[in-house]
Amino acid sequence: MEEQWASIIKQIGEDPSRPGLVDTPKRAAAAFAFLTRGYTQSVDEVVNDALFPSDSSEMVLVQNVELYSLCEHHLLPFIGRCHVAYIPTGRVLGLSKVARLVDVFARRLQIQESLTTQIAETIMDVTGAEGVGVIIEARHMCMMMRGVEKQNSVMKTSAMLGSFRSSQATRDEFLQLLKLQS
Ligand SMILES: Nc1nc2c(ncn2[C@@H]2O[C@H](COP(=O)(O)OP(=O)(O)OP(=O)(O)O)[C@@H](O)[C@H]2O)c(=O)[nH]1
Ligand SMILES: [Zn+2]
Repeated sequence: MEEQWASIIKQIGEDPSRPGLVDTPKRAAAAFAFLTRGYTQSVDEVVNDALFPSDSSEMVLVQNVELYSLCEHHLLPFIGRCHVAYIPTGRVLGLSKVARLVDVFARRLQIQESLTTQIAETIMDVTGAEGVGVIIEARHMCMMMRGVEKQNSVMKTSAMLGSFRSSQATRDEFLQLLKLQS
């Protein structure tokens, strides 16, 4: 990847051998590897068996999980927050693991809709929940720094599975909890 970054730097009309840029291909390669490290992670490793028995069958909401991803069309960041809710059936997931699972999928090349669905399906699989709801609100640099150059639009996407899809009351409870904490 370092060679490719050096070549890109050259192609934009810069001199990759000037002092300020000498180490840039190496840094950029390391940064890009970090931003896409989700490809090297597996769900099982990340969850690390942090599932705990619980007789709670009430909604669990983890709100405002920061999210940094890369849009698969322009390789530019989209940045925002993710809200994850589920209704457990006998076991709950370690709190930090919810945020870690968001990152497993955010740290890949994504469109926001697929990212939202992948997070919801994974939480459902891992917990065996009765239902899962995921909402992502994000700003896309490809719409802000270039292209249409709109600074204030926010994309909101949701994925509702199980009881979050079938029950209006469950969806309403989710939206109500979100309002309480924001
Ligand atoms: N649905 C969706 N679209 C996205 C996402 N990220 C970027 N895009 C859009 O992907 C589209 C790519 O459109 P193209 O016409 O192929 O590319 P482009 O000429 O660079 O488009 P502009 O951004 O309009 O300049 C654009 O409309 C982007 O806004 C995303 O997460 N979800
Ligand atoms: Zn884009």
